[in-house]
Amino acid sequence: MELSLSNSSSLRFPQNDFLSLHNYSRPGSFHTFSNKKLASKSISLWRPLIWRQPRLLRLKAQTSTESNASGDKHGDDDFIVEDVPHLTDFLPDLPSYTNPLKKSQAYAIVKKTFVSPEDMVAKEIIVQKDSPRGIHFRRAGPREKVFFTPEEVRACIVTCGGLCPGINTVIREIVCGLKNMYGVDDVLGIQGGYSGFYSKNTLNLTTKVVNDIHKRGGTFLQTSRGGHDTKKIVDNIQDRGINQVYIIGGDGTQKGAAAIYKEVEKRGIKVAVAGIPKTIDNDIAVIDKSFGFDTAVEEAQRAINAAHVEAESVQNGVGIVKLMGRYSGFIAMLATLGNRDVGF
Ligand SMILES: Nc1ncnc2c1ncn2[C@@H]1O[C@H](COP(=O)(O)OP(=O)(O)O)[C@@H](O)[C@H]1O
Ligand SMILES: O=P(O)(O)OC[C@H]1O[C@](O)(COP(=O)(O)O)[C@@H](O)[C@@H]1O
Repeated sequence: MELSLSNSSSLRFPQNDFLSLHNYSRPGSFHTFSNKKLASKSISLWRPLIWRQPRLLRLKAQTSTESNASGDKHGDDDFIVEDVPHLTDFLPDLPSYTNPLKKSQAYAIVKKTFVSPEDMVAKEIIVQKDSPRGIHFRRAGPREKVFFTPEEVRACIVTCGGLCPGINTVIREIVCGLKNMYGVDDVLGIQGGYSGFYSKNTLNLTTKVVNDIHKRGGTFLQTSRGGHDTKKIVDNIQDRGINQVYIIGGDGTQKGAAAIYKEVEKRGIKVAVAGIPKTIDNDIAVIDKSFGFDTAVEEAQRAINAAHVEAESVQNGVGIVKLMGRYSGFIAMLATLGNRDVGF
């Protein structure tokens, strides 16, 4: 079985690995887009998740005889992987190390701790027997091998764009995960979004500093829109000796993260860039639910309830509630459907 990259280099996957690709199901998706504007927005939103040109891996069955024997009409059809970039794409000789999780007591008893690099998640879960194999994404999760030693890591976290419930929880989990599970000591907080990279000050993020932040709303690191200057940001990353950048934000933020990654690749420096999708509006097409969305729906229902009480208390009363969401109607749709007090 051969996996060939669209740029004509090739990878070989053993047959069993190919079979295992199909054993991972993707959770159901309820995204529907009712107008063209939204549909085009949805595309621009999930692209950044696979920033850089997606490497399209095309999988072909080894021989047509094999596929015919299995009765699979699409035996020769493409198995497409929309891949994420990796440091080893431009630094192929990077040494790798055993994941520190292997030594963690909490993980030692878990049998399947690590995600295989060959694990894929299918874009479509509803298919027909004769459907082409279609698009797949690489599965996220801890790998057996990592490319940094704990001592060499200098990480930073930045939050950009609009607010969303749960951002502080994500910040806390990155800090605690890096420190307690991966043994990393040096984690910085960049304050006020991308423009915080130009400021002199950073926060030293310890587990003590982030201990209670998940109980607060907003972002502990503060956020902003605008102010993205790729070269200046990467200069700053280099000057500070940062080699892991965790970027929490929406579609605009992820475009910025993609630009940072491209600049890092151009400079050939060992800096990992991780984008964490944040949107209160739930308008990222390839994931089922973004963090913070449920809270937004619950809060929206409180506003609807209050308007309903007012409207019912007078003759011919009408309550109007305007909900957030810009081009995306998911908050309005779920709050309305869940509540049943809304006329539509
Ligand atoms: N195409 C882009 N290239 C680089 N940076 C961008 C791009 N679009 C937005 N950004 C930056 O991302 C940050 C957040 O973007 P914004 O669209 O306001 O919010 P969100 O990420 O929540 O959608 C801003 O600092 C902005 O400058
Ligand atoms: O105040 P603004 O800039 O119009 O932004 C409001 C929009 O920002 C959001 O809160 C979140 O948007 P982003 O996550 O894309 O930044 C939307 O729900 C809302 O419609």
